[in-house]
Amino acid sequence: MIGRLNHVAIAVPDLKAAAALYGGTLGAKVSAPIAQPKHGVTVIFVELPNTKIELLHPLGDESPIAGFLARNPSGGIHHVCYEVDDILAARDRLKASGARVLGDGEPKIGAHDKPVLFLHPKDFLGTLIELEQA
Ligand SMILES: CC[C@H](C(=O)O)C(=O)SCCNC(=O)CCNC(=O)[C@H](O)C(C)(C)COP(=O)(O)OP(=O)(O)OC[C@H]1O[C@@H](n2cnc3c(N)ncnc32)[C@H](O)[C@@H]1OP(=O)(O)O
Ligand SMILES: [Co+2]
Repeated sequence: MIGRLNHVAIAVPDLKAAAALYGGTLGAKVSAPIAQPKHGVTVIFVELPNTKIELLHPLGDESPIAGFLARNPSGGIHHVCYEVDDILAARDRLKASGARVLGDGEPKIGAHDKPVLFLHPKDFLGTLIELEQA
């Protein structure tokens, strides 16, 4: 069911400093900051030959990553995103297996203008999983 690794997301306390680290020290191609108010984050994409890194910083008072950063003030890997061919079929199969789909269970449009869903980290080895429709 899961396919390509679409991205690994890192929650960061300082987006500008994180972009300088990836774009300068690590010599990667980084995007400008992109506000994603519907997701409560500002994102910078780091383009790699085989996948992407998403640098995330909270946006607004209701950011879903604020708690994570409070627990991990230096930042940390926040989630991994796998591609699926059919996100609704994947959702239904996962729900039938007892996995918790976060939110109202309906896919939302993510940062790559594709439908995305999130699965509870406690059901997947302490790892927050995002599924993105390929
Ligand atoms: C712009 C879109 C972009 C894209 O398209 O790629 C994005 O990726 S947007 C990314 C931001 N959006 C989300 O993350 C949505 C899904 N996330 C959530 O709904 C919350 O973050 C949630 C429910 C996973 C965690 O919420 P909260 O931090 O408030 O903590 P809880 O007390 O509810 O956590 C319960 C339990 O889970 C542990 N936890 C929390 N976050 C993570 C994590 N990222 N990785 C691993 N574990 C996590 C937390 O420590 C609690 O554990 P416990 O042992 O019970 O203390
Ligand atoms: Co993501």
